[in-house]
Amino acid sequence: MIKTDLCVIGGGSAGLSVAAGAAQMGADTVLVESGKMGGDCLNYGCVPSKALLVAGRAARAGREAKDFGIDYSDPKVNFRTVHDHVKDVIAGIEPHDSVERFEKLGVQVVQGHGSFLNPKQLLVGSQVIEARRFVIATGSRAMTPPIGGLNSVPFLTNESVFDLTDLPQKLIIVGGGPIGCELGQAFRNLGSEVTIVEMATIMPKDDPDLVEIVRSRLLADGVNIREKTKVIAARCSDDSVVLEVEQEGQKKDITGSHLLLAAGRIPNLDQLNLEAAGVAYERGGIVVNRGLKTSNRKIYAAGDVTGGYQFTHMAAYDAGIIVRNALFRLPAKVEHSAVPWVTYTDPELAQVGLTEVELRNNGDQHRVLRWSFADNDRARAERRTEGLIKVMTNPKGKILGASIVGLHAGELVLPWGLAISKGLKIGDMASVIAPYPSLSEVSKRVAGSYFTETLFSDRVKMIVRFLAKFG
Ligand SMILES: Cc1cc2nc3c(=O)[nH]c(=O)nc-3n(C[C@H](O)[C@H](O)[C@H](O)COP(=O)(O)OP(=O)(O)OC[C@H]3O[C@@H](n4cnc5c(N)ncnc54)[C@H](O)[C@@H]3O)c2cc1C
Ligand SMILES: NC(=O)c1ccc[n+]([C@@H]2O[C@H](COP(=O)([O-])OP(=O)(O)OC[C@H]3O[C@@H](n4cnc5c(N)ncnc54)[C@H](O)[C@@H]3O)[C@@H](O)[C@H]2O)c1
Repeated sequence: MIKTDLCVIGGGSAGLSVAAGAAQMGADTVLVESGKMGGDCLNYGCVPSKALLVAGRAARAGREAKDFGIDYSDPKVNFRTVHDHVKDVIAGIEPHDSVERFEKLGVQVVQGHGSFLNPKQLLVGSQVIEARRFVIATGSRAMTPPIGGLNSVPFLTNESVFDLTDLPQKLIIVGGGPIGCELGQAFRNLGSEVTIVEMATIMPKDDPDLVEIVRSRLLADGVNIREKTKVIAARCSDDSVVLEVEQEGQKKDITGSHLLLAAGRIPNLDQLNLEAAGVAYERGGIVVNRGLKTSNRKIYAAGDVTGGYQFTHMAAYDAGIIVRNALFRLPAKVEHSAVPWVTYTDPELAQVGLTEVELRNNGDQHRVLRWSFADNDRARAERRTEGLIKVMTNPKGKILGASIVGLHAGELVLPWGLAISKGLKIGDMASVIAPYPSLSEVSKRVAGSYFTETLFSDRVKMIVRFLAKFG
């Protein structure tokens, strides 16, 4: 039997952050991981998907260079090398999440699947771990949508798609969320024929005006997007996968060489035996309070398994809250007013705080400021004028949310998160000196637009003329 202060179940973004923090602060810590250290983000998520997107962008940059007067002719894609590049990027980060590193930090790593015996004990293989506190950080996996015939059809998920060594010729993606759009664009840029089938509209959690700009780009890239399309059934035909879909009452077949499921996530709760631990859960995940405590107050849950914001940075944020609560008994609580997320399509789409739609639906009084990338000199020099920043304030100018689509939108969103979390007003952003010519100027200019009407009003003109009379 292993006895410990803290036992963390799951070595992904959330679990590793808790374990590293706790061990370095002196807590006796055990980490249980059934698969690969690093979890989804490193092995099957953020890292490989971004590496693939970069490869896709390189292929496209070659094709687009002629706009700048440079002819690289037609770039050739060697997909085996693209695969190796993706795996190499993972391998470069792997040591940071490795058993060796965690053991050096003082964490005892136990490899195997954890299952609760009772509220204080976890069984891993034949080993029993007794802990004063547990953290469940077992993550999520791709949901298999209820589509007739799907079980008899070979399909890819985020766990297998990065193992492909040959470029899929005709890729059908079910789901137009961030995974579907990012991977759809990456494969398209690398030369696949791509069809995204989405039952609602693509990227439904984001501002529709901004999504429209991403949609236009995907369509221009040649991605087939079928929105408001229901998948009725799936079947195999020769070497192909056939999806029977229904769009606006019309049935039709979509044929592809490969099928990728990106239709949302389900929490990894299997065989955890949560009932024995007294931990309540729902379909979406483990139920937690704002201190990330479960219904068993000595057991916390963090990251994707709680079904909240399913992002690596939020898993790490959860970890910080748990370390403060579990180690220092501080009443730390999650605060979600300035949660950022970025979809790394090209152009990127970034969000922090409230969207315009949320404010409208809440009935909150607000102002929306807009600035187009077409009015930014750097965007012009880059020939990347498709882009828009929208900033939402309350009637007194307090910043409530920012939505940005455009080149490097993901890098532009950070100051807006800071502004929201610190309760800053739009004047604070307007008075910042932004370097010229930078894309950051869109932030300053959109903030400045809040004052345009008052600043250039007849009343101000009158005052200026009046003061001029005094010499
Ligand atoms: C394709 C894709 C792209 C993504 N891109 C981004 C991105 O760009 N930015 C971003 O912020 N987020 C991104 N995400 C989301 C991000 O990967 C997740 O939010 C993050 O990995 C969640 O971390 P986690 O620790 O909660 O879970 P995970 O990383 O899934 O880790 C959970 C770990 O628990 C282990 N485990 C499960 N059950 C048990 C058990 N019973 N016993 C022991 N171990 C167990 C699993 O093996 C796994 O290693 C992406 C996800 C996908 C799928
Ligand atoms: N850049 C990033 O930060 C990033 C990238 C990828 C994933 N992620 C995280 O991973 C999570 C999961 O991503 P995701 O794209 O799988 O999920 P998602 O839940 O965000 O999107 C899934 C999409 O699939 C659609 N869908 C569901 N069932 C369908 C069906 N039967 N037919 C057609 N469409 C269907 C939904 O309407 C939805 O638009 C994200 O919510 C996000 O938290 C983040």
